[in-house]
Amino acid sequence: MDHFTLRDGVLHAEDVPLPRIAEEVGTPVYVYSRATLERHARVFTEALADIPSKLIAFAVKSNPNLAVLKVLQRAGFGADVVSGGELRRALAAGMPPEKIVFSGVGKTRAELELGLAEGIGQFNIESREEGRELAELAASLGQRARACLRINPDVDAKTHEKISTGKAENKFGIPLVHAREAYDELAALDGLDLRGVAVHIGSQLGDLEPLETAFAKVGALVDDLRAAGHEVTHVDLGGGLGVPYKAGEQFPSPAEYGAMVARVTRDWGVHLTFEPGRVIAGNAGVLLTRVVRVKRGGNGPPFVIVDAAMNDLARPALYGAWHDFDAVAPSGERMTANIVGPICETGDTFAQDRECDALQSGELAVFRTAGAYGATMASSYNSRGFVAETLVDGDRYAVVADRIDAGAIMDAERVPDWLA
Ligand SMILES: Cc1ncc(COP(=O)(O)O)c(C=O)c1O
Ligand SMILES: N[C@@H](CCCC[NH3+])C(=O)O
Repeated sequence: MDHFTLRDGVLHAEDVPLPRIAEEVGTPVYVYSRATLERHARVFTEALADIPSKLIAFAVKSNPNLAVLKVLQRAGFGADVVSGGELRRALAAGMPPEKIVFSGVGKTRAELELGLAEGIGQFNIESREEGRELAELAASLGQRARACLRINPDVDAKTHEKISTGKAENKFGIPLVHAREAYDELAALDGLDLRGVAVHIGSQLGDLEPLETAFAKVGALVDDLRAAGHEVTHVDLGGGLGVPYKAGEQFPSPAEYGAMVARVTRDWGVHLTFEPGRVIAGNAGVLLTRVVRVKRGGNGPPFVIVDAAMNDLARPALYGAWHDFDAVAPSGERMTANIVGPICETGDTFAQDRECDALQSGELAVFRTAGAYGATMASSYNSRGFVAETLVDGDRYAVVADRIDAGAIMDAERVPDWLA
């Protein structure tokens, strides 16, 4: 459920009519709802009420906007970060360092150093090589880095292949068969306080079964490690819970997920970390856009050309992802259309042969479920600049990221003297 609803024939974000934002800020623009973010945070937290010791670390990659992070920080969330930039954002939003988890297969030396300097709560190590490097850096600073070993359980998450992370052929984590050996080696290093294991098998999961299979493998590994004399106090179960992108689609609820986790982990006796992203932010945002013009199709339906493009919302072009597309002031009439952006490639298509609200030049529309992996994946392709972002709170809203136009981006470039 989200707070984007039709009222008096016009789509509102909470109590703000979307035409007001379009008028005042311009389009395309992302619109996030504070109330939705807070409700999702609450529902997810309540779903884990039976987990005695836990940290919910928001996956910053899904929406790194500072204002969004601030809302979640105030809801008690920490942060799961995957780069120095995300780490700085989490700190800037007031996340306490001990609530920050650093994931990622390619953390650089500088990023490991930054994490150590800031005293973050946990590094999720993805290889022996990374573990050795982190241990050496920490030891040279007289520290012991708190860490978990990310394992690759070889489980098919049954999601899009580009966002599946837990199969043997994926680059993530240490293969389960090598986990014991790697753990033995890394746990013995002075610079590491190796406390447990981490797992994350993919994103936009529509089925709890692969998660349960992966968690069961983690549970067996924890038993093995303990039998070998290791003290295992922490397990990080990652994120991945999917959300509906089409009206009417059914997904496992946070409560069902929480019940499964509670059941599977009941006897583990560990502190659990969760890294949800999409389930918190996805349905808390829309991309508001204006129709530039409607163009007659060749041998298919008309092209509804909107002023948003694949550089603003990459998911349809990248994964063939579906985003519901609705008029802001629907007339009740419907049409079948190809919904496209202005960018010079055919991939800049949001939807083909889509039945949608009838739209004309100048009218406003939204792509729904754009709060996660939306603005954060934007580029400036075609020198279109970076899209603006707004956050609604009741009957007020704020611009929480300025539009960066092509000129400002150009200011960061130069022609060297020897070419002038
Ligand atoms: C390590 C890690 N944690 C958490 C997430 C967040 O995933 P989601 O947005 O699907 O909850 C991801 C992305 O898939 C990830 O790679
Ligand atoms: N970018 C992906 C999700 C990737 C998750 C990253 N771990 C999407 O838009 O669906």
